[in-house]
Amino acid sequence: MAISDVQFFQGWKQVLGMCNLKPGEQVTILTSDDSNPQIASMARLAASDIGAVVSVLNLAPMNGEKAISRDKSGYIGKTPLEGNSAALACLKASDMVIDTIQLLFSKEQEEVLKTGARMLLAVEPPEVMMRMIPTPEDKARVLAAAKKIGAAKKMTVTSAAGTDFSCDIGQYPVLTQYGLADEPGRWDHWPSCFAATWPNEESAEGTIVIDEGDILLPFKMYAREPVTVTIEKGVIRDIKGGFDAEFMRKFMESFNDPRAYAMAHVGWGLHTRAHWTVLGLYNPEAQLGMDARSFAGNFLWSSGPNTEAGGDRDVPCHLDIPLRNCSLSLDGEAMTRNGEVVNADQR
Ligand SMILES: O=c1ccc(O)c[nH]1
Repeated sequence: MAISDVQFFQGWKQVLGMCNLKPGEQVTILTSDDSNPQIASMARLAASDIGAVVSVLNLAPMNGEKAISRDKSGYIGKTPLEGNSAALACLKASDMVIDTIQLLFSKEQEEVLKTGARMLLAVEPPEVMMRMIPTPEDKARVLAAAKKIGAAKKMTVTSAAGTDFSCDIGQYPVLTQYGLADEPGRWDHWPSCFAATWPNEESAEGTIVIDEGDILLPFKMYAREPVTVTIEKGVIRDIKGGFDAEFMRKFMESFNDPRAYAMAHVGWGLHTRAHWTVLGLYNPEAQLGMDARSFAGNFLWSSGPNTEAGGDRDVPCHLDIPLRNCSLSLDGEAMTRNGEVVNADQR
């Protein structure tokens, strides 16, 4: 069901307030033809009501002739900012960018953030955004998890289904997502709530079993039978199973880019108002799947790009694969056990 303009306007006021938006700050709302109009309009009204100086920048859609998926995360990193110096200048001159097109994993996003601009991605359905409206408690849970990741040297993940994965960590920054772009230079995505990092290059090793019911994004599919993924020296070497495994292989092969098989961010979900079931209740194209990426206790692993972590792997193929019932540890200390968050300060 939809959300009324009044509710969503108030939600935006609340979230922009938590993003420390102040009167007089320069805000640019980045839109394209496939932006959600209610997101763009309520964000604009709320930012204006706070007293920000608001611009709307509309860019033509792109990648339509390249991507085989309409999902915004189905072909990433190539954005209408490429070669558009005027638009890039506008975003760089902004104190805050509200992104309704998804610049995530583009080099332009990193360029804009380096100016100190804050950026908030907003592409989920408004009712999903409101159900998972960020709270200070979400932020506290994520920062508690991030502190553990930042202090650790090794991540290990196991499961009864057969996952037996490990990687060294510390080479890349910690990815914190709690839905608020509340500090200069910070990017976030409303709604989300998880902590992650990237494996040290060539350190990810082992087997990840995608069990029945685990989620394959951007396919928006629940696996119907186990998929066994073999990882050696940070790269996916083998994907075995039935239909789901073949679908994964064929999708990744279609990009014809060996970098698609690199391991990307690994971490766990911490959202207490996100649900594993939501993916099955929506038309696949109607959402990005942030419930799936964020539900508390998942092991969210991914493949492909590392530009968000300061790397140069800007491959457009990116899979996010949240698993249930895994046990994730950092230097031997349990963070999740059989899909449940262990530490009280992360619950
Ligand atoms: O919000 C997001 C969305 C996709 C992703 O890979 C990371 N964070």
